Amino acid sequence: MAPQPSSAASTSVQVALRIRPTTSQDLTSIPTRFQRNVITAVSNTTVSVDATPSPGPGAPAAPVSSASNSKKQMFTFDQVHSPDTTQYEMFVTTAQPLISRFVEGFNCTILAYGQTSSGKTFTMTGIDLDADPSDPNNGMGIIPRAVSTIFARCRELKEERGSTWNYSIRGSYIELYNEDLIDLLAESGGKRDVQIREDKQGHIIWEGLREVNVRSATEVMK
Ligand SMILES: Nc1ncnc2c1ncn2[C@@H]1O[C@H](COP(=O)(O)OP(=O)(O)OP(=O)(O)O)[C@@H](O)[C@H]1O
Repeated sequence: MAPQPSSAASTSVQVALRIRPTTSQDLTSIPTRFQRNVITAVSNTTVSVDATPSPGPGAPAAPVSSASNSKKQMFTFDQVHSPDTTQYEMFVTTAQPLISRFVEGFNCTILAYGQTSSGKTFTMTGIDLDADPSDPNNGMGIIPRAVSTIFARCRELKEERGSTWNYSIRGSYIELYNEDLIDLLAESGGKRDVQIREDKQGHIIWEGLREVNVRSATEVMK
């Protein structure tokens, strides 16, 4: 899919909507009378949502297409990705453009948001985690592809700039569970609670968070 035209160039927050395909789990866990697609990508920035209520238990099935009852609403996003969008396309259109800015020192955040089972973990982490992150045909998600691209980009910069430029990469891994922040890389027996605060210049400080030096994408994903 080609990069999307959007307001991206002028705003710092962009929203990309991905519509998850129906899974075999949906077909067995959702009662047949509630199984229907309510959301359709009508362009690469717009979705249509069918807000017509499902029939209640025991109600006769609604006519397949009762236009008079249908309440369609349209919503617009910076990007809309239909159910056949691949993992690679998601990476190329969302995270990849941020990476050159990130390695130049800008702060970048990628956040997955959605109800349970909507595909956050699949999109961010994905499957085939031992595969080649540059292969567009596997199921690797945004995180392994982004980590590998960051290392590749830093290596390229180092070759271009030679001894005048150096880099080091550190990683942290934190879980927000209820109201608590937990350091998932804390040494065993070490302090796991993390406090978040802001200094006078407005920088966010994660107090007590362990940062680990990493030298390769494989090391990060371990
Ligand atoms: N784009 C997709 N293509 C194929 N299968 C998908 C896709 N997105 C999600 N799935 C499948 O749908 C199911 C739910 O996805 P996932 O676990 O990623 O949801 P989640 O938003 O992380 O849920 P939770 O908030 O409950 O952890 C999984 O079986 C996942 O493999």
